[in-house]
Amino acid sequence: MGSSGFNWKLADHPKLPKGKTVGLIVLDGWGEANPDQYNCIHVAETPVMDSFKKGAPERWRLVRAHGTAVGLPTEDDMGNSEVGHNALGAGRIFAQGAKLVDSALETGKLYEGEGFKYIKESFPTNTLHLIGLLSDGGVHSRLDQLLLLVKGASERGAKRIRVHILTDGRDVLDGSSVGFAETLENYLAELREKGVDAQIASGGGRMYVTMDRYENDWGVVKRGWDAQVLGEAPHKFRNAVEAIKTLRQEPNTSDQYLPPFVIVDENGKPVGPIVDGDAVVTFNFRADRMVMIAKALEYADFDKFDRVRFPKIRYAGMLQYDGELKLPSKYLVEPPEIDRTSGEYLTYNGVRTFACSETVKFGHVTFFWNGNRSGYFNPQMEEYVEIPSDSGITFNVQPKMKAVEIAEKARDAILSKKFEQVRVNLPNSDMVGHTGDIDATVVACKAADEAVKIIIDAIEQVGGIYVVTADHGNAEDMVKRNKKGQPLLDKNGNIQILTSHTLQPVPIAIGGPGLAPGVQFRKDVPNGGLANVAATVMNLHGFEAPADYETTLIEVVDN
Ligand SMILES: O=C(O)[C@@H](CO)OP(=O)(O)O
Ligand SMILES: [Mn+2]
Ligand SMILES: [Mn+2]
Repeated sequence: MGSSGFNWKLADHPKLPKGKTVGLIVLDGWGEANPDQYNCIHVAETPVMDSFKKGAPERWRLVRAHGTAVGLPTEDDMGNSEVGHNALGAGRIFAQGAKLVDSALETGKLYEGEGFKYIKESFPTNTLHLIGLLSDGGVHSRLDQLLLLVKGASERGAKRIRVHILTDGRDVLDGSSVGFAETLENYLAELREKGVDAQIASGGGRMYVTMDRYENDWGVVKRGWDAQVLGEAPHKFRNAVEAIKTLRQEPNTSDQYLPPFVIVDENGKPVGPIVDGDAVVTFNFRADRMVMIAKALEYADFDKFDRVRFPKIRYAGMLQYDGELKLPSKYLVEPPEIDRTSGEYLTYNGVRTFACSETVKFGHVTFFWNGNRSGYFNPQMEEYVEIPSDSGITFNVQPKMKAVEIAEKARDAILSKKFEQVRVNLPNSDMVGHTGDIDATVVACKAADEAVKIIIDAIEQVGGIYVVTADHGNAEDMVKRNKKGQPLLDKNGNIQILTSHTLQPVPIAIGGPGLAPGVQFRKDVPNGGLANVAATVMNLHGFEAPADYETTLIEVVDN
């Protein structure tokens, strides 16, 4: 029994034994697509993943990893790590941030909540600042939501609005930030005509400014702080569109990596530093890349970098980003309540768990897996290991990343026999896929495949079971295509590189000497998605899943 009196006990699976070591591998950004030269997984040598597919058709299948299968608003929404790992860990489909914000804006509920009332108190005397990712990618934020929020706030008394933009190029095509900035700029110009003093105040590329995650590099957040709060940056411009166009011409830059800039007035003074009494909203709905800036904006006690000035502001997140830390304390939209995750159940049922990735994906197999909750459920039953990621580089420079190190940690955990579940995320295909560097992504896919081998060899040795899957697609398609699937060319006749995730399904393979002979994928769950994996894994640990979990993908047939 849990402290609330809720019964965490899972029923025994009628046929499957307990106590097997289950190696659970998530390949980040590894989807299934037609084989051609832009499918880096196809081009790469991936004998291990290939052998699953060819070797045992009843133990390999595809699952859905995008759109409504993972709680996103539409089938046009590509998958992402947050919703993917949430679904994998929680075993149910929750309406996710993107969808919750849509409906809170549509119904107007957003403006009736505590969070909005809190920031609104600043409107009569002070500035409202909005900080977030400027694109229509729908992974972290959406431009249409930002525009609606700006409109709603101005209709409710915000007289001075400053937007601090982060350019994307990772969930959308590189170069598209110019168009998004123009759309925003035009909208703010309309507001100015109506007497609202609304402007873009600062900017920078998401991977270089503000949107770091899992404390990989506080310097990223500091660069944002300096521009957004202090109004200081190496580059100063009179408007954001000009800033982006100019800075994109510098060598080695891109929307993702644009250096920070501030917008200044005719006297060279920054138009929107954040000062005492102002209201601040971080308008991304997705959690991981907002936690660090939320800490900087909210915590009085803070030693990650010198903030120089810590203004007394009214701060709210679009959502609450961390349910355990209750961070930020004020927010505009209730986050999905992802409760009773498989990780929590399994700790109550005696399954000891080891989870590991490198920094850039560490929270994926811990925080996201556990329903956007940091920390352990039960430190006696769990061990989470983070391998430090390289920082300050783009991952096409080191496409092997820490795959071997992660796999070796997993191997050691498996061989130690101290854990029944050993869970990892292998980041390569995703992180390198996002750079748009096709050759490096091929190397990345091979490295991930080699890491899988290390882990399944260890599973082999202890008589365990493996489950290999992915959270969404990325490296299997590196080019933007037309409706017929043909690569699209830009005006210079070059292919348009796709740095983003995809709408593709992902593979799931099960096997290993510990897998009971009659276990196979059911044929009656043709639309299975990532949320079906948790029940499947619970079965492999010898338990029935809770009744409200999405159904298991496996059955046990008598041979
Ligand atoms: O890097 C990220 O933040 C996203 C893409 O925006 O990728 P992933 O969902 O795989 O973490
Ligand atoms: Mn991912
Ligand atoms: Mn990604």
